[in-house]
Amino acid sequence: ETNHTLSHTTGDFFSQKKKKHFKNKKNFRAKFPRWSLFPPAANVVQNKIQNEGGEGDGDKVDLAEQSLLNKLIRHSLVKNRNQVEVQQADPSSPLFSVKTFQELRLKPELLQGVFSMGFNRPSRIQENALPLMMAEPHQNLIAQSQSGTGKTAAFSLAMLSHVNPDNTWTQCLCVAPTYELALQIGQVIEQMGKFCPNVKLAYAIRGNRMERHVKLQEQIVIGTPGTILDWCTKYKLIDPQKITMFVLDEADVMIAMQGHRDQSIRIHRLLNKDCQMLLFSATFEDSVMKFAERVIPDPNIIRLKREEETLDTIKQFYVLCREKEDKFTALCNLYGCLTIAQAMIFCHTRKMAAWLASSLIKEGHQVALLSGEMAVEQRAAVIERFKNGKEKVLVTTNVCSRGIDVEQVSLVVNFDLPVDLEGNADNETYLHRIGRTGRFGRRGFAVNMVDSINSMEIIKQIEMHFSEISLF
Ligand SMILES: Nc1ncnc2c1ncn2[C@@H]1O[C@H](COP(=O)(O)OP(=O)(O)OP(=O)(O)O)[C@@H](O)[C@H]1O
Repeated sequence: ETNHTLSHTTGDFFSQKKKKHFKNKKNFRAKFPRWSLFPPAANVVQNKIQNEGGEGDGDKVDLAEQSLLNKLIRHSLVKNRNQVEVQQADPSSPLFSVKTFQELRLKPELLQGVFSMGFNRPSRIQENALPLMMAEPHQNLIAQSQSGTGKTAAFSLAMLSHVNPDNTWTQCLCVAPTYELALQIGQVIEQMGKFCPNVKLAYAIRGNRMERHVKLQEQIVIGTPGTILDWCTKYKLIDPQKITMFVLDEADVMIAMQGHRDQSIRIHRLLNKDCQMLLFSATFEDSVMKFAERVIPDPNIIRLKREEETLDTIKQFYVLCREKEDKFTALCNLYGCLTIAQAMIFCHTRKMAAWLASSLIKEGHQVALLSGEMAVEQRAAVIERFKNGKEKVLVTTNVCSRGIDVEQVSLVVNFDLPVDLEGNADNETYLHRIGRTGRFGRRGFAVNMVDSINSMEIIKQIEMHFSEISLF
C-alpha cells in the first residue's frame, strides 16, 4: 500500500483502546457491506439535488479577500527551497543578485528602515528582483512568486529608493486591486520609509476627496485603478508624464476583477514610454502573462515556483456514513483524536460549516468557525487564535484551504469531499487541504467522510488521481 492509497477506517489510525471503542459504533465501518443499505441510485441523485438546493453553493473564495487575509495573518516569510528562475530581457547582461541589503547601496536612512522591520537579508525573490529594479539604466520586471515571499517589501523598497525627495511631485505610482490591499501596502511603505522624512505617500482610494487641479506633492501614490485614473485625468492631481516608476501589484487578482484590467491599461497608456514598469503576481497563469506582456515592454521575468505540496507523509482514510447526522456522530467519535494536536474540518458550504460547528458546540466540544460570510478582520482573528493554539479544532469551508499553513495541523477531516462546480472531484483543493510542502513535511492524517454512492465515486477519483501522479 502506498501512502497515496486511501484506507478506510481500520486499525492504523487508532490506538488499540480506541479501536475497541469504535468497533461498537455504527459509524465506523471497516468493510463495505453497507452498500446494500443505500437507496437505489435514482434516490441518491435526488438526495444530492435536495442537499445542494438546501445548502447553497460552495463557499466562494474571493481572490482579493484571500490576499488581504494572507497579509493580515502573515508575520514572516514563506519558506521556499526552490531556485529562482530568471529570464533576462538582455541575456548578455550580467545576472545580478545580492545576498545582503548593504550591497544595494541604499540611502542610510532607508537601510535603517529595512533593518528596523527585522529584515536581516533579502528573501529569495528579493535577491534577484531588488538589483534588477534598481539597475541603471532602468529595467522592466515581471515577478511571480506565491504570497508571502517578499514581493511587497521588494517593490516598496524599490519605490522608496527610486524617488527624489527634493522633487515635490508624484514620481511613483502603485496600483493595487482593492482599498484594503492598498492600505496594507501603504503601511509597509510607511514603515520602511519612516526614517526618510521627506518622502511622502498619498492614498488614491475611494473616499479620499481632493481638491481638483492642485498637483499632489507626495512622491509616491498608491491606490486602486479607478481612483488613480480619476486623479490623473478628471482631477489632474498627478501628471502621468512625470511618473518614472509604475508598479502593478497583485496582477492576477487585478485582472480577475471587473473593470480593473481595463482601467490599469488606461493608466498605463497615460504614462511616458520611458517609465519603468514593474508587475507582480502570485500566480503565473496564461491570462496574467498575456496581460503582463501587454503592459510591460521588454520585461525581465523572475519566477519562484511554489513548493510542491505532497501527500507522501499523510495517511488517508475514509469513513462510510449514511447522511449528515451519521457523519456528525462519526466525527464526535473521532473527537478525542482531533484534540491531540490541531485539526481542521472542511465543509462545502457556509451553512453546513455553521451547522456542524454549532452541533459540535452543543455536544460540549470547543471549536472555532471560519467561513466566507465573516469579515476579513474577523477571519484573521480566528486564524490567529488557531495558529496560537488557543483553539484546537477549526471548522471551515474552502475559504481557508490555502490560508493556513497546514503544517501545524496534524489531522484534516473532509466532512464534505472537495468538488468543483460540476460536482466532480476537486483534486487540487484536496491537495491544498491536506498536503504538506517539502519532502520532509511532518506526518499527518486525513479522514474523508463518504456518505453516498456519489461521494464514494469522488473519493475513488481522488485516489486514482493521486496514485497516478505518484507514478512519475
Ligand atoms: N527580507 C525579508 N526578511 C524577513 N522578512 C521579510 C523580508 N521580506 C519580507 N518579509 C516579511 O515576510 C512577510 C511577507 O512579505 P511580503 O508581504 O512582502 O510578501 P508578498 O510576496 O508581497 O506577499 P503577498 O502576495 O501576500 O502580499 C511579511 O511579513 C514581511 O514583513
